[in-house]
Amino acid sequence: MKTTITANGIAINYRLDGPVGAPVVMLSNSLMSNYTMWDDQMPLLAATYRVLRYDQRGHGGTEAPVGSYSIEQLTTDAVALIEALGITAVHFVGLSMGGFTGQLLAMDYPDKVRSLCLCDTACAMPPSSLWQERIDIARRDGVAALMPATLERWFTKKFRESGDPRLDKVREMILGTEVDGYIGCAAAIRDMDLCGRLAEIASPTRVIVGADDPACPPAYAQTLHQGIAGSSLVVLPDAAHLPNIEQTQLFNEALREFLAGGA
Ligand SMILES: O=C(O)CC1=CCC(=O)O1
Repeated sequence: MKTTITANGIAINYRLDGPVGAPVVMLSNSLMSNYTMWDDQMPLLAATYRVLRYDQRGHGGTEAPVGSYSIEQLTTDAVALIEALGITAVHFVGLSMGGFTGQLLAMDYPDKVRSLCLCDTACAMPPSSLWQERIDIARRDGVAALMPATLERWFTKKFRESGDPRLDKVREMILGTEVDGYIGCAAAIRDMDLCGRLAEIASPTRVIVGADDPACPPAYAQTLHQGIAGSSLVVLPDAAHLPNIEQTQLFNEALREFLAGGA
């Protein structure tokens, strides 16, 4: 289903589920995915919350302008979407790139953030040369060339070899990412460093990470946890970069408990 709204100068693809009038939980996707990456969280969340899912700039059904994007742009996209839908403030849940957006949202637009859940993310992802290499590969060979290494970062070997049917959907998501969208977002990640500003985050915050995440490892989550006053940290066993898919029950429980905490 494609529902778009023009905000921040681009068409943003989004979906609303759950009871009208309930507190809004906004879910923000990672690089090379789209809002369906949250499908396993929907039965839990939509029973209690109004859930706003959207595709970040360059991903899924959202427009993919040519050129480098910035983390500021990804953040003002989220702000513009919230405002265009007439929402006052959200419980923001972002995974990886979604977590970068969430951090800057909480820093620059604190009134829009009731709480913040940062999943498998970081305040910076050096070295910038790594992102430039990936950009060059995508430009030359397309996003398919990035798929094998991406799957290795996203899931443990055990899960990759499990034959879980959700892996096919994940492959489709990766292949469905427009090259311009990948390049634009990878440039935003290459150029991002929010580490010096973590103390500005005042929203109630939970940090979640897969114990075996090689992309945003637990050490990065520790940096977030230590830098954000009052935050809590949950490390999920037997999961890599996408624990919301690989360890759905544990991830959902960590999220449910946090959201129910009255944040
Ligand atoms: O795909 C990866 O390797 C890791 C990643 C960085 C930003 C993001 O969203 O995923």
